[in-house]
Amino acid sequence: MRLVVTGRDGQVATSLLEAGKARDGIEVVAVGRPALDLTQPDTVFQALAAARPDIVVSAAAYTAVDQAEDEPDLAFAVNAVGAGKVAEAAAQLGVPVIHLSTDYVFDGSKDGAYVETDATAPLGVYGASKLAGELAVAAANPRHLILRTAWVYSPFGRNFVKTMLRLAGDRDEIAVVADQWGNPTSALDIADAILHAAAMLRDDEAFDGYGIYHLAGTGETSWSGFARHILDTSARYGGPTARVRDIATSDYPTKAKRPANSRLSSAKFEGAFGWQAPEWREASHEVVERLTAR
Ligand SMILES: NC(=O)C1=CN([C@@H]2O[C@H](COP(=O)(O)OP(=O)(O)OC[C@H]3O[C@@H](n4cnc5c(N)ncnc54)[C@H](OP(=O)(O)O)[C@@H]3O)[C@@H](O)[C@H]2O)C=CC1
Ligand SMILES: Cc1cn([C@H]2C[C@H](O)[C@@H](COP(=O)(O)OP(=O)(O)O[C@H]3O[C@@H](C)C(=O)[C@@H](O)[C@H]3O)O2)c(=O)[nH]c1=O
Ligand SMILES: [Mg+2]
Repeated sequence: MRLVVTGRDGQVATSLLEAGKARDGIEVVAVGRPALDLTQPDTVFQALAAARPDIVVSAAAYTAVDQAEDEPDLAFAVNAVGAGKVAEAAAQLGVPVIHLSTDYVFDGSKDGAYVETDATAPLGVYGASKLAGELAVAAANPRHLILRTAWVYSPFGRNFVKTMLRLAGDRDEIAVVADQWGNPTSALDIADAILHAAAMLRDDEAFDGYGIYHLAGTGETSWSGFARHILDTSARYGGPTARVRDIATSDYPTKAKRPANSRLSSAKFEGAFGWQAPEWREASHEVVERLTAR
């Protein structure tokens, strides 16, 4: 089975490439710019057709949350129109699409963890563009899995874990918001879950579970709780460390508003696919260990 993933250097794409190498019977190929450019819809079908997918994984996206507030047209071109084109190309090629979306489609006003049927209400341009992408994907290809994930980190690309390790390299103390809650999710685990789901789509001819799923790390924390765990773990491996000071969202002004609670319930995914993400502390421990290994 051949998975073709969009966005060659992204966290999820790189993690899928790594996971694919370790699995017999699964080949992962990544296509990115300039061959596949989501702002150039004509390149999308060509690049995907040339890569001969059995399943398309749509992981390329405009992910700069604050910058998106200044570039709404680009964010929508990539995350909405571009994502729709990817799903449409998969449909034309007769294959399913697994599309990644985000917890930032919610406004964070719910008390508990969000389920798939909860009302969406993005607070910013990034979340709104990703929500428009979900609708475009669903409209273009009935054989879609839309996986909403959250707070993604990995040894690759840009993410909160790498930011904390970098800041700890030149500060004794880092102030981090303590009033935004969510589920840190390792891209290594997202890759594992995608390969697991892809194998089910391949093996189960009668699969009828297409639709939206939440897929995030097990357990919850705040950004400051996450930061503290990252830097404690780093210290254990002799990596950079710093004290973490709890602050309020109002003490850390950003262009984009972020949800105070974007916890996702992954129960639907667990039930349908029999796969559960590891606890966030263990999962991030592994990534911090890889990043601090010398
Ligand atoms: N990161 C996170 O915390 C979360 C991410 N998600 C979603 O998961 C998915 C994967 O995220 P992640 O791996 O972290 O993303 P990254 O930001 O690590 O990577 C995004 C990739 O998209 C590519 N890309 C951007 N614009 C274009 C374009 N116009 N044409 C082609 N490729 C483009 C980038 O290419 P280049 O390298 O050339 O810039 C990059 O390879 C995304 O859909 C994201 O919205 C959901 C929840 C949380
Ligand atoms: C760097 C830093 C951030 N923060 C805060 C800002 C913000 O509220 C929170 C996280 O900051 P970041 O900018 O790293 O994260 P952010 O870009 O908001 O991350 C989001 O990315 C997109 C792509 C998603 O889909 C989301 O699931 C989520 O992972 O931490 C601090 O309080 N102190 C700091 O030193
Ligand atoms: Mg292999």
